[in-house]
Amino acid sequence: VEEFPPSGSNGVTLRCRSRVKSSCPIQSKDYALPNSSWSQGMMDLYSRFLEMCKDGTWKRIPSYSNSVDHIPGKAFWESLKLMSEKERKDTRLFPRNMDTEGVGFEYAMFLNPSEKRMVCLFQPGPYLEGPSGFAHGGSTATIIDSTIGSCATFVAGRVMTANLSINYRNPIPLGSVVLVDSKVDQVEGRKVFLSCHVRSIDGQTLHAEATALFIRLDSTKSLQQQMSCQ
Ligand SMILES: CCCCCCCCCC(=O)SCCNC(=O)CCNC(=O)[C@H](O)C(C)(C)COP(=O)(O)OP(=O)(O)OC[C@H]1O[C@@H](n2cnc3c(N)ncnc32)[C@H](O)[C@@H]1OP(=O)(O)O
Repeated sequence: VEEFPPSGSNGVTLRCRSRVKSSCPIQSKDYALPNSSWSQGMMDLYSRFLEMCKDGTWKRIPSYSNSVDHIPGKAFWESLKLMSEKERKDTRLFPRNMDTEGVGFEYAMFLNPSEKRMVCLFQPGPYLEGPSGFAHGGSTATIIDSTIGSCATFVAGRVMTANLSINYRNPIPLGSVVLVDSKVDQVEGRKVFLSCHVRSIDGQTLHAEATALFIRLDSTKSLQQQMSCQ
């Protein structure tokens, strides 16, 4: 199954992170692969999407624990000294900050480039509880922001969320599996407008719907430079 970006591209090949300088390339862990905490429903859905990847319509998106590892052409940015120390340091991507499998955000994303669409299979674990037995609204916002943000990133490049509006329609049971389905509706200059629906696997329950505005960052400046200008 083809991956996007392809394995071994700059987006996924890392240099060793250690105090001892080394240039040996290492592959960072891909968290969007099945683990023992995934329910049968999650596995079935994942297999279904993998099938749809076979003709190239959909692409499986790897997922790492640090946002820098996702930046396409990371080596290019580094070579121009446009990637700051702050961006390089050992931070963790918020939805990938729990080491124990199954307790937090379990998810895998698939991109349909021609439809400018990103779908995320999401299984919220027990540490995401809000109302008893159900996912916290902030965790739902997080997975929506991540899915929409990834969609905007793959379509438009480096972006930041400027606005995210969510209507919560039905609570999401912890341990269930939902589909977070997002797409780019419009691009106007630096503005990327997206929409998203969160539904149960059978499509019968609408859990949430959202709209978002992302702003494309000036590609000639690093994120750090842009933020320090404000
Ligand atoms: C593959 C892995 C990817 C991982 C995905 C993870 C996704 C996670 C995404 C996030 O959570 S990002 C973190 C949350 N977001 C922020 O912290 C953003 C904080 N805000 C900012 O940094 C700046 O406001 C921002 C970069 C969004 C825009 O600042 P700029 O100085 O670049 O743009 P500017 O203010 O000049 O606005 C550009 C245009 O957008 C418009 N605009 C900006 N913010 C807006 C807003 N909030 N609502 C409506 N319009 C807005 C603005 O009016 C203007 O329109 P016009 O060109 O027509 O004049």
